[in-house]
Amino acid sequence: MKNSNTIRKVLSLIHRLRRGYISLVFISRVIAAAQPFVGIIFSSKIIDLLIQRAPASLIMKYALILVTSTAILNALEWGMKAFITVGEQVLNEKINQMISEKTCRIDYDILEKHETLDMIKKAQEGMNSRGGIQSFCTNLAAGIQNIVTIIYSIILLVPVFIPAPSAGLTGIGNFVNKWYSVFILILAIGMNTVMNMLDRKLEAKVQQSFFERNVVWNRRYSYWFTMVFNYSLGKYIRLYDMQKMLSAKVGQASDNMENEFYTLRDKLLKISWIPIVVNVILQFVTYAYVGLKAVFKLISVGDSMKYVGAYTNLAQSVQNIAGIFTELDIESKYLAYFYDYMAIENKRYEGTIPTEKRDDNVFEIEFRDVSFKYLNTETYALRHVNQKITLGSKTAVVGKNGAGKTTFIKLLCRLYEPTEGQILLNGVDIRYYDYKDYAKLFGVVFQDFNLFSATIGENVASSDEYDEKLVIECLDKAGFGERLAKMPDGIRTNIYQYEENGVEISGGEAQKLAIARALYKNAPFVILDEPTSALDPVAEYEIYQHFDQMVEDKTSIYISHRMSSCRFCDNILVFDEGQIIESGSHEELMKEGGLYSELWNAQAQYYA
Ligand SMILES: Nc1ncnc2c1ncn2[C@@H]1O[C@H](COP(=O)(O)OP(=O)(O)OP(=O)(O)O)[C@@H](O)[C@H]1O
Repeated sequence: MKNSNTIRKVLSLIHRLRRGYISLVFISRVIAAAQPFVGIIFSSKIIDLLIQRAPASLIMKYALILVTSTAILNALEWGMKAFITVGEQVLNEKINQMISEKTCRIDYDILEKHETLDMIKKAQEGMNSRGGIQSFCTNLAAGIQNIVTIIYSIILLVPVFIPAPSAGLTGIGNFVNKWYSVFILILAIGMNTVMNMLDRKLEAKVQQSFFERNVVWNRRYSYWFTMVFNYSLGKYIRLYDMQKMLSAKVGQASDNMENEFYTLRDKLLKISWIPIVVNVILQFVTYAYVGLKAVFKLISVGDSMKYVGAYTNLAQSVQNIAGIFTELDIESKYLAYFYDYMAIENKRYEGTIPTEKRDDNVFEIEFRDVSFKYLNTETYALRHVNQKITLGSKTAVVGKNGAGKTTFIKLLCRLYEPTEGQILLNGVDIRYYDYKDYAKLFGVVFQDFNLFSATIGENVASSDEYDEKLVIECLDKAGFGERLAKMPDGIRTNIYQYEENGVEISGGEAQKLAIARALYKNAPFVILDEPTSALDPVAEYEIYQHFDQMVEDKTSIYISHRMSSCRFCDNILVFDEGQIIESGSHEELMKEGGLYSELWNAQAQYYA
């Protein structure tokens, strides 16, 4: 993306997100730019009046004007700055929100890739730190201020270029009184500007390559650093003495970041002397030129102060403008990461067909020769899976670890698309159904069921607005009723310590909440991946006893390593190395004497 294009995009984004912000910045900078000139004009006047021994009342009058106008301009600028600072914060937050919303929408398999995680970090860093929107706004403001300063300076400097009546001046005195002597000053400004631009360009290159290399370390550092503050991990950190490993991980990332910083510092040091030297030359030329005019009495002492002030401001602003353009150029590269991230396109079919809203929940799923490979992997996690899941059936999925059970469910829920083959819902490829509509068909509890530190009601309903009666009903069905009765604020009780008065709940209780969440969704398919692994025997028994009642007429699929819990299912699918190698009822599979009976017997011997 071209940088000017990015700058245009950022400006229109700022305008869209915070109307009036750019105008406010503009006005405040015009005021800020005026301030030094008020000082320059009035103090030079006062100096001349002092030299001419003017009446004290006249000097006081100018001093008063100087102080009052400076105070007014200061107050105006200060008031506007407060609005601008808040505006910058709001802009930052809105942009972070855009990044997080995008992250929620992005294809799940794209999100899982570390390249995407790096990109998210780059987008965040690009927007928030070095090239951030704040610094973009600051530069934008500075650009406006410097342009206004240049205009003020030129207006103030015009008289210095008009030759004064010079009776019999020769040599240098005559030269500095000629209009073309101004080229010395223009040349000095030009040289200063060009050298500064070259220097900034070099710096930009160094900074950019530093950013590119550092973002990976930065992401790793953030990951390990936040792990330290995750209190639920705190128990493992203590019991497994992980502190050393964590410190080493944080240390390794921070050492690498530190080394990158040293490299950056050394490279910058090598180039940063250039503008300093050039600036000294510029200062020398200015003072010599204006000083000579004063020596030859072509201007007054007060005026010479005024012109030096105006010229220094002009030179500084021209130099700043060059720097700002280079800076905006660099920043647009960083800001482009945000646009690159926002431009990532989902590859998954969004689909358009609505899923039929059938009161009878007549849905039939068919896996037709489905094979699947995760991104960036060589081996197939599923191979040639052919299976129908019929209406209202209760299906159990069993198999050894890594056999492909969860992958089977993830594909069914369209978190991934099959590498080969098709999954059909009522005879139509599921990709053609509207994605959001399709997702509504499934109430799923995965092994990593992740609850939020929010109220119980919000966790169950997955929303901050919910039907309280239904939430309580689902919690009851999931076996959480007794615990709920002891909660200080019922379903309005926050869980976990990230919220005020958050209540800690056990692993089993959390699992029950996750089951209640799936039930609240009232989806035609209920899928439970290891639904009872954390439940006590009584709770587990109750869940299975009430399973029929719990899932009512829904089609249910659940994965379990507790073989005894499969007995009540109509159909059991046995997965091995990505394939369904056996299927049937408990009795049929036991008779078959295959992997299922092997797994069953292996577990049964502990209870014998
Ligand atoms: N996101 C992923 N990226 C790459 N490979 C994955 C991913 N998730 C799972 N796998 C691999 O796919 C295979 C099947 O995993 P899956 O989670 O489906 O197994 P499972 O039968 O549910 O195992 P378990 O009983 O341990 O939960 C495993 O070899 C696993 O390492």
